Amino acid sequence: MHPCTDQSILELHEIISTVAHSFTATLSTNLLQHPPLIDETHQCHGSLQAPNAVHEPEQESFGEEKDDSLYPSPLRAFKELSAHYGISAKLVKNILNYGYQMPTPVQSTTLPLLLEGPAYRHHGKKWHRHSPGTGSHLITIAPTGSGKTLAFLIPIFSSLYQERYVQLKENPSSTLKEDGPYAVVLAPTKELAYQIANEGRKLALNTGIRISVMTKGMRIGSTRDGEEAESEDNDEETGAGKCNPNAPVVKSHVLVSTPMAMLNALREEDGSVIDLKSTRFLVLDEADILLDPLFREQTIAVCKAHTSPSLRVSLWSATMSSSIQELAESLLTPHPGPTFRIIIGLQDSALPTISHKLTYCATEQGKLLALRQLLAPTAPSSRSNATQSLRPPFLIFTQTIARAKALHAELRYDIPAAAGGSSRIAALHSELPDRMRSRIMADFRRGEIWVIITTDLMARGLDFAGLNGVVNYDVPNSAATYVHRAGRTGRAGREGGVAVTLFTEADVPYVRSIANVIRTSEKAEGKEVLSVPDWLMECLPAPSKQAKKDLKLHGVKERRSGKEAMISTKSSYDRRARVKKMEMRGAKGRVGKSRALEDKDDQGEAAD
Ligand SMILES: Nc1ncnc2c1ncn2[C@@H]1O[C@H](COP(=O)(O)OP(=O)(O)OP(=O)(O)O)[C@@H](O)[C@H]1O
Repeated sequence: MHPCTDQSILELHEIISTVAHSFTATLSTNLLQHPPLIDETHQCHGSLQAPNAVHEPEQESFGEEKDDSLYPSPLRAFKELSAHYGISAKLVKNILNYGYQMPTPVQSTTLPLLLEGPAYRHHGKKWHRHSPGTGSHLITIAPTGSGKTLAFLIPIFSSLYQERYVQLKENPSSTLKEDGPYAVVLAPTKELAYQIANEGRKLALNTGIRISVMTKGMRIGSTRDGEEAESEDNDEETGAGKCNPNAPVVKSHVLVSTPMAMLNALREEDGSVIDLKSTRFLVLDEADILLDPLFREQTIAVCKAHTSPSLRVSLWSATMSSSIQELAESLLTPHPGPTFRIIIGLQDSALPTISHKLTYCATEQGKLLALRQLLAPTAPSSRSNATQSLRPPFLIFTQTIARAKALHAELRYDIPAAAGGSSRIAALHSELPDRMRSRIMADFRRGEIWVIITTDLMARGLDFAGLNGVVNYDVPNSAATYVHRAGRTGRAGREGGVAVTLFTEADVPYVRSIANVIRTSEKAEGKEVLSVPDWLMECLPAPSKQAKKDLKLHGVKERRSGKEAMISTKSSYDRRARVKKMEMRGAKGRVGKSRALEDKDDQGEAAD
């Protein structure tokens, strides 16, 4: 990594203190309720630097008189967007319609850079004035729920809107160029892609800008002729269809996609990947997972397909290891323009504003008992700090799909019929058909489903405003995964969220790194009583490098597959009898489609 210069550190502190000051001076009602978000800024240990520049502070001289600061001033209020950056009143109105008057720290810091660009850039040992708006690339690491989505969407919409304005001035009957997308946003899951597109639609209101989610079978722009794809207005509706040359062409200005869907759309029949010359903005949301081996090949292929010299790339996440940052920088090398790295708050740390609980359960059976206690509506609420029930809605994370299904089968009837029974609890994983995934997400957002049992599919980016808690039924496979899973609660500085991690004897070697991220963030927050006490830290062994790697790749060994990886309090005799009964009911045609799917889960369980 490139060293942080005194200059950049000074500048950063200046920015941070100005931002913090403006926050305390004129807090919006929304942020007033969430002071921790501000504290994170106060305690920002960060760097704002151009990693591509060779910093030699003593020898530096300025190409011009330096009468300005190195970086643009932070944004203090969304209203400034119009006056300082020429953002259209329509767009500012749409932003204000969200109900936020004040930008969050990540928005405050990154928006000026993305909208205006750095005031100066380093070139050949000299600082040169940078023409405003010239492309800079960004690597941003900021806590979960800190408003990164709006931070990357606003510059895209502003630039698009300005381009449209210029075009309309030249030719009043012209429409925006539709020879391919103007912006592409990559996200690791369909659920997150829909969420981003929905946020974008709120910004796009009355602007004529179109934003779509890339789904199976869609093709891009006018690279080939074809029927235009329907623009999607639905929340989490998914299209399904095979990719073929006659498939509908999506002509939206902003495309949101998983790397695989994008790559499929860019692939010609002969296997080659078409160039996207139209794209000016490429955003990698949850960039560290997109560059993880799981998605790396597809993500890099999509990045390489973007060949415009004016392309501006930005990468965003709450966690990013130094090796991923290096990979990100190498990905940016072919694109002209400086790269900035912005870190808000403590890097890779869990939210200190939520309550973190590590609960030792000894065995798998113990975990099930502990979970049932959390679910029990009669137990005292976790909010009163006594043990132990968790107020819905909440998420339960398991290590594998098979375990999510099995846990669902186990808990399905635990919610009393009077409270809605089995309809209140669902399993969501990638084996479900798209439509069912969308339906579960929509029902959860509407409050009809209270508990979702899921895998790490839902660990990243998803924003449920009222989520009260997260249960790690199975320990996460890395500290970063813990940060993201726990970060589904306590969004936008909201307090009262709970993250419970149940662990058994088999998990003991893996709990220390989770305990560390919790303690570090709480210490930085100045908490006197830490969620993980010293005595527990002393009991937790430090895992070897190999054990950590193994855990990250495959999860805890005992839960990967096979009989011992299953979750149940029922004997196999009971389970088989139950499956038989279900089958008989199915034969009588009394079970609907969703019940049939549940039965399939049971069969899987019985087969194991
Ligand atoms: N300026 C603001 N003031 C108050 N709330 C905001 C502001 N900007 C965004 N939010 C809200 O904060 C919540 C979290 O935002 P967002 O989903 O963008 O977080 P994120 O940083 O991308 O989190 P993650 O790392 O988990 O993906 C959302 O509900 C969003 O509407």
